[in-house]
Amino acid sequence: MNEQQRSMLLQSASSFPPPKGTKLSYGTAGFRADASILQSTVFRIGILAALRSLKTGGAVIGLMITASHNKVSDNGVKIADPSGGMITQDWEPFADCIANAPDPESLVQLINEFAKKENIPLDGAKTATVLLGRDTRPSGESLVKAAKQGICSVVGAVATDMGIITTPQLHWMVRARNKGLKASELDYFEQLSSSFRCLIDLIPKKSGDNNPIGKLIVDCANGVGGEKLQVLKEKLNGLHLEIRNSGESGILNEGVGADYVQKEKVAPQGFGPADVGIRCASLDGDADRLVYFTVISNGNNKINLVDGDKILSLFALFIKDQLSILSDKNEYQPRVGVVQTAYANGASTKYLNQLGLEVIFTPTGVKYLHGKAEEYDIGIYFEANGHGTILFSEHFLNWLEGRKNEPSSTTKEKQNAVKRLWAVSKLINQAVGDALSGLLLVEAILQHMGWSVDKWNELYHDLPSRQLKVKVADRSAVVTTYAETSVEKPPGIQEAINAITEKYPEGRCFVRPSGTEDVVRVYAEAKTQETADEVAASVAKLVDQFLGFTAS
Ligand SMILES: CC(=O)N[C@H]1[C@@H](OP(=O)(O)O)O[C@H](CO)[C@@H](O)[C@@H]1O
Ligand SMILES: [Mg+2]
Repeated sequence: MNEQQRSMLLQSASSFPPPKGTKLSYGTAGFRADASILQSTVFRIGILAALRSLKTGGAVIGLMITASHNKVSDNGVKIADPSGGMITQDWEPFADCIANAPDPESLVQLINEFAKKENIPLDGAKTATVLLGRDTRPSGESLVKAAKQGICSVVGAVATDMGIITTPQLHWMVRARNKGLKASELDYFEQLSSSFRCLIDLIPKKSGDNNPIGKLIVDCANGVGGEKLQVLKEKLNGLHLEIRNSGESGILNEGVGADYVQKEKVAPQGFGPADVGIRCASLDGDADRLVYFTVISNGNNKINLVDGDKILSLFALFIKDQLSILSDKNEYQPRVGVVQTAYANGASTKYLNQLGLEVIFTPTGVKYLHGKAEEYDIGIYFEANGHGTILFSEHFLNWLEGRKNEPSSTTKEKQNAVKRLWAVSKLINQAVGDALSGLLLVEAILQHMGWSVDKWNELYHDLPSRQLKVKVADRSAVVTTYAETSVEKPPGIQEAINAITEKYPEGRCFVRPSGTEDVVRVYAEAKTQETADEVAASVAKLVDQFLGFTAS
């Protein structure tokens, strides 16, 4: 590190002292905490983003300021790698170290050591580019400033502020920029709307109604998704859409949004008896999660939830159908992989297996699911909470392109299947799960099938489930294994969980420390809602006994 670089870092770091008495760590999806203590972390992650760009030969890196579905007073920061995916996990320990460095000198020392180890040129001869985005949180503006100061204290680094955008839009832009593709926000909307239109135009014509499934009402969590969906709506006339909770009056994520709807299984604010039977959807605060639901009549705000597992099942079914139209005995058979976590409802896994699909499990967090899905020609991944996408390999897309240009001897049906798969690969975000592109794909498939939301929901029946959170003294005391389905530490707790679960027909239960909140999560499934609730409550009590503040 030359002297100019060193003094720039020392000087800017002195304006960002780390919060006292708090240890921050790069969790399931970046750093998250009360926004008031994040200035220093975001500044330092700005530096990291610039270093990452230098390391990757000047590729564009993304830095997103968001705390997704968490409360409005929280905020967070995460990094997108050149591919548009989450930053490589190898760099997470460095992120933890610099976030917690006690003073400018130790920060600069850590950076210097890391740069040496990673061969990162810190002589100012190379350029680095970081794209910045933020959600609608009021704290976002000043945190973006902190990020910019971090980025700009690396010689040769440039920050480009994309303003208020969804998390998936930022990831999409990073990927597109690095592939030399059109990468503006307008390009994003154009790509989504044109590929959606393409899928609609390819629906086999039946007589009568061209949109048999009626309107969709979308709860936008009072977040960034509202404004963006409005732009899409104006570009699409084939979609009857009503947008609610777009943030004019309500509070971000408060009683609204995909996380609330999925976890509480109730209708979000602004929805009520007048909406009974209508197809509804919910986005989360930064629009990377999507769930559907219908309001139950006389149900006291209860809903029929159509969660990420069911979106996954719908996508898998559609892809499988299109592939089977194309399949020739002796020809290349693309490998399709379906990736879930332990939170996937057991009934969904059973259904996907019955479809003959290969189902793989990973730990919670998109960084794990995405990585697994990339191993397939077509990798479909979803968390039950509605975060997911479909990844298409270069190899598969090349094959598809070849088929697109095949002589007209193939049947019209086959040509259309090729065009549909091609359109899906353009519509669905290849960088990360994206509620807006996911919503358009769900809508296109439902119209294609001529299915109502109820028909879709009938694909299989969810096993009753319950999720609880337990506050404990130190959640890092819980260490899990086997894709988080079994607890290794503290000893004895897994046996006790098994003893409870075994008593209940179709009982399944696991606990794991959250990577985004200071809690241990408990998930339970059983044959009836009452028994699922019972298992969850008993195991939550157990967690408290082993690890709670009262535990000895
Ligand atoms: C049970 C659950 O919904 N967990 C969520 C939540 O992670 P936790 O580590 O469970 O806090 O936030 C993650 C980031 O959004 C998301 O990937 C994950 O699925
Ligand atoms: Mg989110």
